[in-house]
Amino acid sequence: MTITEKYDVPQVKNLGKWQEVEKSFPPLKNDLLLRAAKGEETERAPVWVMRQAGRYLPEFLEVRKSHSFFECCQTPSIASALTLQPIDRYPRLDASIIFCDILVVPQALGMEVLMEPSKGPVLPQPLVTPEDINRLNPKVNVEKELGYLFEAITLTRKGLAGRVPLIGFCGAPWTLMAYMCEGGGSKTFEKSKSWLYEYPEESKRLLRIVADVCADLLVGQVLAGAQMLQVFDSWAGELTPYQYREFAYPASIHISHKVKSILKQIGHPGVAITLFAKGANAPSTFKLLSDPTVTGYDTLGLDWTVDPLEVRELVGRQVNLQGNFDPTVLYGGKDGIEKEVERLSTVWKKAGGGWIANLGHGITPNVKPEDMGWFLECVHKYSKRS
Ligand SMILES: Cc1c2[nH]c(c1CCC(=O)O)Cc1[nH]c(c(CCC(=O)O)c1C)Cc1[nH]c(c(CCC(=O)O)c1C)Cc1[nH]c(c(C)c1CCC(=O)O)C2
Repeated sequence: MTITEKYDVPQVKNLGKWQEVEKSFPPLKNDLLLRAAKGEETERAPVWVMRQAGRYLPEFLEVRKSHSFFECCQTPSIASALTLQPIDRYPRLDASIIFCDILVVPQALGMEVLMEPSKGPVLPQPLVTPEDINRLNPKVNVEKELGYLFEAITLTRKGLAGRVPLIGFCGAPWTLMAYMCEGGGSKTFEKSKSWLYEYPEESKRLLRIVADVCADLLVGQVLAGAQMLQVFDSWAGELTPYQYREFAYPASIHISHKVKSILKQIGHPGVAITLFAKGANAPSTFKLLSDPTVTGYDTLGLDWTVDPLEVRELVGRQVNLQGNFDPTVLYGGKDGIEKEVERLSTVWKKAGGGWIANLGHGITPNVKPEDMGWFLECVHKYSKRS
């Protein structure tokens, strides 16, 4: 990526000492993920699962009995222990992802976010009109607001002891804006999408404010030890292809450009970044996202509704792909899982290029832990290149 623009470097604690921090970690023993993210056709596909630390694991539920969700995120020792749970249970995982949530960014911007047991996230005071943007913190200090996440990352790198790389993440601006305007999850997205029609310029301003905090947060995560990054745009599929290009895309590439530019400015070698724009499956959108030298995204995460061969044809070979098993395959029983992993692995190998095996969305709460283990086993077996 050619970087021309300069950005303000966030004043995070590790800024002057990230090399020292990096040197304090044990060497990485499994670099399959990092190689696939550089476009290598690896000997087998690295595999990890979105939301791999969470509600389907009895050891997670045990911790949650005595700690609230955000207490888990904000206490580095707990966040780190939860991140390590799936790694300890499944030696077949090739990556870890730090335990946290995308909604810590609205919190850092000054919004209250509650996690309600049966409802999921609730933001009691959503943004209703553009004047409400003035309620947001004008200048977020990510070290002060979200330093707990950086600490959790450093602690986790030690706990991983080089077993697998650690992924840092944030939500994409559009998905975060949707939560901030809806006040929680939504089926219709009528509040957030009406912003795009009624207040297009103010929507862009809001998206930019969110993107700036996301970028600072990702830089802080890398300097604390994150070895790869992912941006989750879970609600990208709610947008028309035009809205994706006009609103979501510029804000998402502001993040990747700012992160890569800042890392370069401070002499850091940089990390690969994945964009998971769920449901943004128009051919024109794939074309828009096909060149990492333009977008700053090295890998695209695919949901389960697309065919990897068709996507590969649209995007060419420059970008790497991640995905895209249907999350409900995990309810398909041992034989069902095996057959589907065998079938789709053949398609992926034919598609060629860098492939990171994953589900097409997060793992769901009722999956039996042993079925997740079997899924990983099958990916190891069938993704092998002969
Ligand atoms: C949209 C979104 C959120 N959070 C996230 C997204 C993007 C990914 C996606 O689309 O699934 C991202 C996320 N949330 C969580 C992680 C941890 C890392 C991982 O294991 O992947 C990650 C990467 C933990 C979590 N985030 C949440 C839980 C469950 C909370 C609990 O214990 O009650 C976990 C483990 C809560 C959460 N957080 C969010 C929702 C809608 C919910 C409620 C639904 C649910 O429970 O899954 C917002």
